[in-house]
Amino acid sequence: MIKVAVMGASGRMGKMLIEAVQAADDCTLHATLDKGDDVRAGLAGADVMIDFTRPEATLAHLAACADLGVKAVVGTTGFDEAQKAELAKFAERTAVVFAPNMSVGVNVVLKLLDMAARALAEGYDIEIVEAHHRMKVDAPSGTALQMGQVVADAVGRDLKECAVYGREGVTGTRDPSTIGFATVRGGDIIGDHTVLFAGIGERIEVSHKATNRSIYAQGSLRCARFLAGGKTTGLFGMNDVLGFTR
Ligand SMILES: NC(=O)C1=CN([C@@H]2O[C@H](COP(=O)(O)OP(=O)(O)OC[C@H]3O[C@@H](n4cnc5c(N)ncnc54)[C@H](OP(=O)(O)O)[C@@H]3O)[C@@H](O)[C@H]2O)C=CC1
Ligand SMILES: O=C(O)C1=N[C@H](C(=O)O)C[C@H](O)C1
Repeated sequence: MIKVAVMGASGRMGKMLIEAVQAADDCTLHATLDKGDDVRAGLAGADVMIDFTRPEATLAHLAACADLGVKAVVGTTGFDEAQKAELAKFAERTAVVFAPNMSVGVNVVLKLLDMAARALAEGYDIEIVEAHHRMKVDAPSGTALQMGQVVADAVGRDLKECAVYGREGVTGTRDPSTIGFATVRGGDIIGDHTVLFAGIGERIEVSHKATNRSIYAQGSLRCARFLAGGKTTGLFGMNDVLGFTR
């Protein structure tokens, strides 16, 4: 049995994770932790922590995991570059899977995007549109940013230089080397992502629409099984978990 500690237990994902762990034959709920609880006491003795909270909280939880030898699945988004570097340092002391989207479907879409972007590198304008519920606090979504990274790598551009996050006023005509991001927030949208390749005479749209948060919880359990199966240190992504080689 994999002993799982769920952080942010009262959150949207926390609740889904508790249900998923309780329903899994090979996992047991070791602890459920909320803001204000004793993190070290809760994590002591756990095999894997699953964390969908906020970047500052995740880093504090990872510090405890590294000290206690607890492996970690991190789904939290909204990390800045310095925070990502801090997370990577903890992965030198314990095994961590870090992915902005744990859904198998989204990770298949990332592969499709790599293929599409290589074929459509010239003559097609690339725009990424994401929509989420009104309670989401970070933008663009971690998934949209990862899609941008995959596409930028595929077409040989530096995302930091070519990303355009929203447009307003007299913008001038579109620079073909840019990758645009647009964010929609409203209601209870669980998570929609579309990458648009707009050419002359045609446009190609690659989309994923989530209809239930259980996809993220089930993906997280796959990550927990991957870590529990012998990983001790290192930073992993869904490519490693799902066995995608390229
Ligand atoms: N990788 C993936 O597949 C997915 C990633 N996400 C990401 O997961 C994160 C959480 O999403 P969601 O569940 O919707 O958010 P919620 O706001 O519903 O839940 C976040 C939880 O974290 C807790 N929390 C916040 N700050 C702290 C803190 N400083 N210490 C301890 N706990 C804290 C919150 O407690 P309180 O309410 O008391 O503040 C809450 O219980 C987001 O970054 C989101 O983008 C979401 C879905 C899928
Ligand atoms: O906050 C959410 O809800 C989600 N966040 C993740 C992200 O930022 O990409 C994953 C998913 O889209 C749901």
